[in-house]
Amino acid sequence: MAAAPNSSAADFADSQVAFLYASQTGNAESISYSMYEEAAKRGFNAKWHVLDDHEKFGFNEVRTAVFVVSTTGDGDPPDNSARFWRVLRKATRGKDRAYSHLRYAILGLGDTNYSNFCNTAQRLDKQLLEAGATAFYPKGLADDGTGLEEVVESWIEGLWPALARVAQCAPSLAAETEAVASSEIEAEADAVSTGLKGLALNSSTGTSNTSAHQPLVLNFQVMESLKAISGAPRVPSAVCKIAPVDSSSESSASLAEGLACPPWHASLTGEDWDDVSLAPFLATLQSTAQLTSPEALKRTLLVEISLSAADHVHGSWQAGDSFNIYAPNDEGLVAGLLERLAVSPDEARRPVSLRKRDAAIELPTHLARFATAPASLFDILQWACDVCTAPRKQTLRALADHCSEVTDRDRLLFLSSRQGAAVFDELRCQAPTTLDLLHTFPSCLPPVERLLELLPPLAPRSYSICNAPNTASDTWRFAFNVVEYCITVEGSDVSTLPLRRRGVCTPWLERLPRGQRILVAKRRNVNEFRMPTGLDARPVIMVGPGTGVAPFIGFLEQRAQDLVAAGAQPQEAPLMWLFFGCRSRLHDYLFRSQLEQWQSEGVLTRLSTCFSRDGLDGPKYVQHTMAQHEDELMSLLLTKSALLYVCGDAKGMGRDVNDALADMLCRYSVKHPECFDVLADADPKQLSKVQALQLLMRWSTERRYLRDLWA
Ligand SMILES: Cc1cc2nc3c(=O)[nH]c(=O)nc-3n(C[C@H](O)[C@H](O)[C@H](O)COP(=O)(O)O)c2cc1C
Repeated sequence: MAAAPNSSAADFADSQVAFLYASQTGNAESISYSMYEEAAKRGFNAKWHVLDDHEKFGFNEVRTAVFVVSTTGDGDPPDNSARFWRVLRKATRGKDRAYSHLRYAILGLGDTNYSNFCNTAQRLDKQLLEAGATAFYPKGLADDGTGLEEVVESWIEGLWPALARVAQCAPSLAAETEAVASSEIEAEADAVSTGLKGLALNSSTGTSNTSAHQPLVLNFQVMESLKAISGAPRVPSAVCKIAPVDSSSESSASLAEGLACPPWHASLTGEDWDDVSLAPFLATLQSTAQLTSPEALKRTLLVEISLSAADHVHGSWQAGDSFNIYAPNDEGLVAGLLERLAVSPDEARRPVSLRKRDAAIELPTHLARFATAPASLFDILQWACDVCTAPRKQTLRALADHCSEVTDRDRLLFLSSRQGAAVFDELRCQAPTTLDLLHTFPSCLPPVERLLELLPPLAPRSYSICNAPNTASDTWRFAFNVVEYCITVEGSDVSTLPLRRRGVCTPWLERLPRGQRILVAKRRNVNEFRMPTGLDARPVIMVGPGTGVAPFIGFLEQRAQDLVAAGAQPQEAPLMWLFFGCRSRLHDYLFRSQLEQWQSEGVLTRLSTCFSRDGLDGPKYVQHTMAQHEDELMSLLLTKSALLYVCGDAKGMGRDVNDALADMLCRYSVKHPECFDVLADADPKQLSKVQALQLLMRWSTERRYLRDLWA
C-alpha cells in the first residue's frame, strides 16, 4: 500500500488509528485484535483498546477509530463497554457535535436468531453520527447464526483502502509489508496447487494417542474437483514468544489448597474498578443439590456460595442481579492438548513469561499479563485461553502452515477458504475443542506460543442469582443445567460414535468439593432486571421456564420478606403471576415445593405451568399458556401498567415469547382498539405485527418489559 505523499512524523502521530472493541465472549476482541495486528504490519500507527479503557487511551482525542462491537443479552452492549456508554451519552447530550473530529468505521457482531440484531453497532453508529462524527466506511453487520466470517472477511478487505484514505501509514513499513504480503501470497499459491495434485482423501494415519478424542467427521470430497484453493484469509502474524524465567523470579505458579481459581487471582481482584462492587473476589462453595430427579433428561443443580469475606459486595446486590464465575478448562483436556503439542509435563508446569515479538505490536489482552507475571503454560491454557470454542477461519489458515503432511495442510487451507464454506459449517456444527481439531489433522504441530495467541480469551460464565439479600446478604444461590451432550453427525459412517461435548463451567462446578474457593464477580445489571422496591402497586408478570425461573425465586423471596417487613397481608400485595414450564412435572419441575408454598401463602398470586413432554393435552410451552390467558394478560399490561419479566434461553424461548406477545397484542387490538394510542385515527382499527413489535420495543426501553436472556 502506498504512503500518503508528504507524510511527516507529526502527521503520522496525528493519524493514529484506534482499534476499539466491546466483547462479551471474545469474538469481537479477537477479530479486533487481528485487524489491529494487520494494521500495524501494514504500517498504520495502530493502537488497540477495550472500550471501557476510554479514559486511559484518551478516546476524546482519537481521530480515526475502527470499532468491533458485539451485542449480548437482549440487544445489550457487552459488559466491558458499560463505562464507555455512560461517557458517550453524557458527551452527546452535553455538547453539540462533541465528536466532529472523529472518523470511524463499525463492524457489528450479532446473531439474527436474537431479537435485536447487532443493536450495539446500530446504537453506536447512531450516537456517533448525532455527536457529529463521520463514518469513513460503511457499517458491517456479521451474523453468528450463519457464520461471522462471511461478512467479517469482506468487510476487513474493504477496510484497508478506506482506512488508507483517512489515515497515513509509515512509508518504510508500508513498503516492507507490501513485499512480505506478496511473497507470502505467491508462496502460498505454489504450495496450494502442488498439494492438491497429491491429495489423498482418506484420513492420514494419526500419530497422537493423547486422549480418547475423536476426529471430526468432515467431507472433503468436493476438493477433488478443485485446481487451486482461493479466498483463504491472511495468515495472522506471530506476535508472541516464550521467554524463560529464572527460577528466582516471582511466579503465580502454585495455588494454595482449597483455591479453585486462576493462579493470578490476586492481580484481578486488585485491579482498578470504578465500581468496586464489580471487583472479582473469592467466594466459598457451601453446597450443591440436585433439583431434578435422576430420570430427568437434563441435570439441574442448585449451588450456594458464601460471600462472607467480600465486604465490598454486601449490601450492593439485589434479587435479579447476576454474576460471573471464572472457570477453568478441563484439566484432562489441557493435559491432552499440551501432550499433543509435544510439551513435556515438566515444561508445562514451569513458569514462563510471554513477550512481544515486535515491540510495536501489543499482545492480546488475555496474554498481556504474562509479560510481567510469569505463569506456567498449563495454567495459561487452563485459565486464560478458550480451547472449547470452534476455531475461526484465520486460526485454521494459520494452523495450515504447521502441518508436515500436505493433505492436512490443504484441508486446513480449504476449510479456511471461501470455497470450503460448507465443510467449515460441518466443522462448526460439531463444536470441536482445539484438541479435537488437532486430532483431525494429525500432522499439524504448531508451537505452543502460536496456539496461545490464536485462541480466543476464556470468558467467565454468567449466572442469575436466585435469592434475595434481605435474609442472607452474604450468600448467593444459583441454578444451572449441567452441559453435557452428544452430537451425531448426519450422513456419517455408521461406525462413527456420537461426539461427546461438555460445557466448561457446569461440569467443573458439579465436581467441585464443598469448601473450595472460587473467583466470582457481580455483573452490572444494565437492564435493571429487578423487582420494584417495597410493595409497589404494579402487577408483576414473570415468564421463566426451566432455569429461567431462577431470578423469580429471588423476586418471590424478596416479596415474602417485604410483606413481613410491612406487616401486610398477602392479599394486600399486588399481583405476582409466574409462568413456568419444563419437560416433566415429575422430573424437572424446579423449586416446585417452594413455589407451591408461596402460592398457598398468597405471596405468589398465580402460577401457570406447562409440561412439554408429559403428553397431556393443553399448552406445551410458556407462550402457549400465556395465550390461554391472553385477555387477562393484555389487560394487565395495557391498563394496569404491569411489569413483564422474561428470563431464559434467548434464541428459542425469548424469541418465541416476544413473537407470541406481538400476536396477542394484534388480536387484543381488534377487541379493544381504545387501549392503543396509535389506533386513534387508524382504519381499520387493528395493530399490525410491526406496530406490535414496536410497542414491545418501547416497553423494553421504558423498563416495563424486562428480559434477562442467555444462550
Ligand atoms: C446470551 C447471548 C445473547 C445475545 N444477544 C444478542 C442480541 O440480542 N442481538 C444480537 O444481534 N446478537 C446477540 N447475541 C449474539 C452475539 O452478539 C454473537 O454471538 C457475537 O459473535 C458474540 O461476540 P462476542 O464474543 O464478542 O461477545 C447474543 C449471544 C449470546 C451468547
